Amino acid sequence: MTNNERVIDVTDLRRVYGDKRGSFEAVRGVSFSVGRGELFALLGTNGAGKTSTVELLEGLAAPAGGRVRILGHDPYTERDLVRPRIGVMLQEGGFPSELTVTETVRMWAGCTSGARPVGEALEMVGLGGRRGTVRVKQLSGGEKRRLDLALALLGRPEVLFLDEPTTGLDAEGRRETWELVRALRAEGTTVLLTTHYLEEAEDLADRLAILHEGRIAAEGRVDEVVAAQPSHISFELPEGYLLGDLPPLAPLGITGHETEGRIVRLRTDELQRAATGLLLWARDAGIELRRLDVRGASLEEAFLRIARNAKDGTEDGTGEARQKEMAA
Ligand SMILES: Nc1ncnc2c1ncn2[C@@H]1O[C@H](COP(=O)(O)OP(=O)(O)OP(=O)(O)O)[C@@H](O)[C@H]1O
Repeated sequence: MTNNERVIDVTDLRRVYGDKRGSFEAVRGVSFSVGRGELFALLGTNGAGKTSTVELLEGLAAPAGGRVRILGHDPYTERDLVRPRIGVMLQEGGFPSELTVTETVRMWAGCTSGARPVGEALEMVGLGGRRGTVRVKQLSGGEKRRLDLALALLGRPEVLFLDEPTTGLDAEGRRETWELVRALRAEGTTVLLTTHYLEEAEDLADRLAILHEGRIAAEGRVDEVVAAQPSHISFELPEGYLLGDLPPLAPLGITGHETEGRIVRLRTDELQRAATGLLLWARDAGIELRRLDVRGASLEEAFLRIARNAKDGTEDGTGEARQKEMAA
């Protein structure tokens, strides 16, 4: 990616929250780039630092360290240059609830140069039917998310920041938002998306990063991140058989195993080879492998492994580490 193509460019970004009682580093050296027209998803467990990172990219706060460039500019110190070219959908919009939907969009359009017509923005997000006298406070949670999105799209942004855009939407609303995001990207809009829905990232993202405790724990195209994870085979050990009666595991490409009662779980990076070897062994021995489950690696697996590491406290920056840090 050349400098010109890097619409979002983040290097060693840090964010520290602090008060009299102490300080906490929520973003701990995050680096990534997003090219023009790309959709980059930022995933992570609760409190991983997604919103803290995105707010720095939007220029809402100054980083404690590192560098952000949006369209070649510093979004905090060069806010005037960046703001008109980006669209921001925050987790909570917080517009006056007494205004009607149309008044809200009109008010926003008044502060936006080259704004789309109010009707067009509302139609884009499926709120065309809520024009007129409907007040913001009468909207459902999902409709309010759509209104947030309409406001983010008003200025025809080159870069769109979507912070959990489909939270609170029903399945149909989610699909409609995905369609819209896909269409915007097809027009060349660069999108940075944070989400808790893995299928959303899997479906939409060109590339993604999984944040954990303020650091990037995995990054790449969806297939790359998934390919780095093992696949699993599990089954019930047949009556009268012991684990040692299975064929040698290593030659089948099986890299690890564990048992829970009579259930055996095998880990492999070569699913086809391992499954074929195991099934041939069972056929030749005349055994039926009950409760057989063959599961390829998935984004969910990648995510859960990272979250599990957090629970085990196998990496620094765990909750305990945070408490110590705050108390220091
Ligand atoms: N204003 C603040 N003051 C102190 N700590 C904060 C503040 N805002 C966020 N944090 C802490 O920073 C860490 C990262 O929070 P952040 O909201 O960025 O995470 P997130 O990944 O967006 O979480 P979620 O998925 O729950 O929205 C958390 O431990 C959070 O408690």
